Amino acid sequence: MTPPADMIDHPRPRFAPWLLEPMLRNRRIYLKVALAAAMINLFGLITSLFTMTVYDRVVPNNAYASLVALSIGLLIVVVFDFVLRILRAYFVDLAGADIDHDIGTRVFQRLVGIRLDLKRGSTGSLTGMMRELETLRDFFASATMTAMVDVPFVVVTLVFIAIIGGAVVWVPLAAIPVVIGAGWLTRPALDRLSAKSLSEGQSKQSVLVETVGALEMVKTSGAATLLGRRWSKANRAHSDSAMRQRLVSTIATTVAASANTLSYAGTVVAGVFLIADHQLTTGALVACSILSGRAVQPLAQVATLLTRLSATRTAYRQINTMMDQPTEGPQNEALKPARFAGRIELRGVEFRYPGAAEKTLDGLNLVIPAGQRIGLLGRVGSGKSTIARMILGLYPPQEGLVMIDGTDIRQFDPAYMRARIGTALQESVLLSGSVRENIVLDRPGIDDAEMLRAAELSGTHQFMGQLANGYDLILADRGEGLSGGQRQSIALARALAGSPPVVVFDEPTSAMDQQTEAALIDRLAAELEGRTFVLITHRPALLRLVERIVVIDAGRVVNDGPRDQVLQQLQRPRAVA
Ligand SMILES: Nc1ncnc2c1ncn2[C@@H]1O[C@H](COP(=O)(O)OP(=O)(O)OP(=O)(O)O)[C@@H](O)[C@H]1O
Repeated sequence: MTPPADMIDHPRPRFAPWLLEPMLRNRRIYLKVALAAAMINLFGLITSLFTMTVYDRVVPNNAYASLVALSIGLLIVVVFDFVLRILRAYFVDLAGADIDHDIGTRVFQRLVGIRLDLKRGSTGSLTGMMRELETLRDFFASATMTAMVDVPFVVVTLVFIAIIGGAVVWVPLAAIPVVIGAGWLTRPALDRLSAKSLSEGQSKQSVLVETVGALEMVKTSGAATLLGRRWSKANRAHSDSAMRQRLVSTIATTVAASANTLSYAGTVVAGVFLIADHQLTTGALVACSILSGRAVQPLAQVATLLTRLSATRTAYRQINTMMDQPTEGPQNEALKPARFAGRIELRGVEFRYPGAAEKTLDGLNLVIPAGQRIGLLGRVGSGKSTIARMILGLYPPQEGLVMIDGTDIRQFDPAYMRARIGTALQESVLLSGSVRENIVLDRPGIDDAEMLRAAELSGTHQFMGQLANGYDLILADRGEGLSGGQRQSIALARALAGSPPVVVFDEPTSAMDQQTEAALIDRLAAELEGRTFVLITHRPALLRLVERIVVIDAGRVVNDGPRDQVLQQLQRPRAVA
C-alpha cells in the first residue's frame, strides 16, 4: 500500500498535509461515492432508453404488454436510483464530517500552539479565520463534491447521444464551452472579491469581539459611538463586497442554466431536421433532448462549484498560513526531564516586542537558584512582567538565553514545562464553566482533595465553601459573576494546585483588601518554603514572602540583594529628601 505516500510526496496541486491526509484517509468512502454516481448516471441513460422505446415501439404498435414490462423495469431502476442517491449523500456527509473533525482538531492544536511573537492580527481576525473552517467544511461535505464525481460521465452521456442521435450531439457539445467559459472568465474576479470579502468579514468580527468582550467599559466610558462608527464602516464594506461576489457568481450560474435550456431546445430543433431527413426517430429525439440536459447539468454544477472554489481557496490559504507557521517548542524531540528543580537563569537577555521601537529587556542577567524566593520590583513599564513571560517561554529572547536547570527552555516541551510552573499573571482570566473546572482545568493528578487544598490556601474556600453549590457554581465568560478579588483568588488556587516546583506571581493581590492579603501571605509563607518563587509586585506587604529583591529599570537589573538590605537602600534616598 505505497501509493498514498507517493501522493503526499508530490501533491499536484499542492495541498497541505493537514488537508490532504484526512482526505486520503477517506478515499474508500469517496470511491463508494464515485461508484454510486456511476450507477446513478447509468440509470439516467436507462431512463432515456425507456422513453425512446416507448415512443418508437410502444406508441406506434399499442404494445401494452411491453409497456407493463418496461414500466416494472423502470420502477426497479427508480427504487435503486433513490437508494443510491441517499447513500451517496450519506457517504459524502460521512467523509465530510470526518475531514471536518480532523481538520478542526489540527487547526485548534495549532491555534493554541501559536508562537506569540509570530501572532498576526487581532483576536477578532483569528476567530474570523477559525470561522473559515466552515467554508472548507461546506465544500467537502456538500453536494458540490458529487458534482465533481459526475463530470467524467458527461463524456459517457455525450457518446450515448452520438450513438442514438448522431449529429445532434453537436448541440450539447457547443453548450459545454459556454458553461466552462463563464466559470473560467468570472474566476479571477471571484478570487479577488472573496479575498476582499474575507478580510472585511474579519474586520467586522474584530469590532464585534472587542465590543462584546468589553461591554461594561463600552457603556461606562461612552465608547459606543467610536465602536459604532467602526462597525458600520466594516459592515458596509463587507456587505458591498459580498454583494458583488454574489452578483458575479450569479452571472456564472445563470449562464450555465441558460446554456442548459438552450442545449435542450437546440437538440429538439436540430432533431426536427434530422427526423425529416430520416436520420432520427421521434423516440431518439426525445431521449437525446433529455440526455443533452443531463450532459450539461454536471458542468452547470461545476460552474457553481467554481464560484465556491474561490471562497474555499481563500479560506484554505488563510488557514494554511497559520498551519505553516512554526509552533512553540523544539522542532526535534522535546525534553521532558524527570527532575525539575527550578533553577532559573536569564543570561544576557535582549528582547523587543514585535513591532516595538524600544528594547524591553536590555542585556538582562539574573540567576535564581532552585528554591529561592525573589521579588521583582521596578517602575511601571520597566519590564518585570516581560521577565515572567520570558521564564514561561511565551516569547523567545532575540539575544541571550533563558535556562531552567541549566537547559535552554526552548528545548523543553512547552506544556510539560508550564505544568511545572504555577502561574498567576496580572489579569485573572477565568473560563466559562464551574469554579472546580477553573481550578482543576482537567489536569492529571489534581483531584478534589488537591483542589480543596489549593482553594483553602488561596482564600477561595472562604467564600466558595459557604455557597450552597460552591465549587459547582457555573461562571459566565471570563468569570463574570464574581468580584475581582474572588476571581483573583481562584486564579491563585489554579496556580497553586499540584504544588508546582516553580511559582510565578504577577501582582497576585492587586484586587484584594489588606486583611485578605495579610491572611493569604500567612498561608503562602509556609506553602512556598523550598520552592522557586518569582513575585512581581508594587505592594510592600507581599515582600514578606521573599528573601531576595531584584530591582529592574529599563530592562536591566539595577539592584539585587537580600530583601531587607535592598529595601533599606530603596528607602534611603527618600529619607535624605
Ligand atoms: N505585548 C506587548 N507588545 C508590545 N509591547 C509590550 C507588550 N507588553 C508590554 N510591552 C511593553 O514592554 C514594556 C514593559 O512592559 P512590562 O509589562 O514588562 O512592564 P512591567 O514592569 O511589568 O509594568 P507594570 O508594573 O505596569 O506591570 C512596556 O513599555 C510596554 O509598553
